[in-house]
Amino acid sequence: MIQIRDLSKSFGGNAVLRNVDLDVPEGEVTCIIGRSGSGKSVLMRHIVGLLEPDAGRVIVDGAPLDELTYSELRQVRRKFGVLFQGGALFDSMSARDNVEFPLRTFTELSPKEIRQRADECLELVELPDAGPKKPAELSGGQQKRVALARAIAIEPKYILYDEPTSGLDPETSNTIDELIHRLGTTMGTTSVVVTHDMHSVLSIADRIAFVHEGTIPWTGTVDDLHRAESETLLAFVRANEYKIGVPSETA
Ligand SMILES: Nc1ncnc2c1ncn2[C@@H]1O[C@H](COP(=O)(O)OP(=O)(O)OP(=O)(O)O)[C@@H](O)[C@H]1O
Repeated sequence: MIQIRDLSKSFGGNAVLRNVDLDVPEGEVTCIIGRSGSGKSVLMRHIVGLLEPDAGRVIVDGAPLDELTYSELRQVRRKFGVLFQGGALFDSMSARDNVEFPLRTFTELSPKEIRQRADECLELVELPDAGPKKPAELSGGQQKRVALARAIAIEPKYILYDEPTSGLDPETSNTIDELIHRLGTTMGTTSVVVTHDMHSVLSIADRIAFVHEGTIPWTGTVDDLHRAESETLLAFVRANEYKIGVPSETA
């Protein structure tokens, strides 16, 4: 379980996160929603220890990140797969080499086992033939799926996704959503998904955290969202073209 406690972060006098508390339960999909610039990505980077808070802490499976030695922090980081915005694949490497990279870096697997695992992951994201291709030869949606294959290669306990469906057509977005959901049910993966995409939220979220001006004024389930009264939350949801009260297609 990931626990965020009273976390604050400023950049040059700009208070981006203020006294944030959040629990991410195991085996669930937690969606972090909120307007552009509200602090979602900064929050996500704290979860994986890429940013240090000014105050407060992140606790992963009982381990407060701020109290860990460098090698302990490395151990905790191995529990995470991260899918950054844009995929961030290595352009000069083939899709398979991209997926093999974390396996070579973080595991003791033999070259044969590494290749097998990379092929398994590419199959899981429904790109069994993409292995030899360079990222430039793949579409944006395919690149995201290769990045997802890379993120899941070492079977992380937690996967963090930053805008996994942004810039994708609805069909490809649905494929990504299905994959995120399937990883939870088949591998018990805990997912944290930063997104603006309310359609995606409605199909995959077990829990939603609404970030507003660096705070989290609302958390709840999709059902709770239908009953929510927070004006700032409703304004965000309406702006994202989902009408509360309309039964969701995915319910
Ligand atoms: N390294 C940094 N240095 C200075 N300011 C930063 C840094 N990282 C983020 N910020 C600022 O923090 C604020 C929140 O950024 P963040 O990327 O978390 O927003 P977001 O909610 O993820 O937005 P979006 O939905 O557009 O991705 C922004 O004002 C941003 O400029």
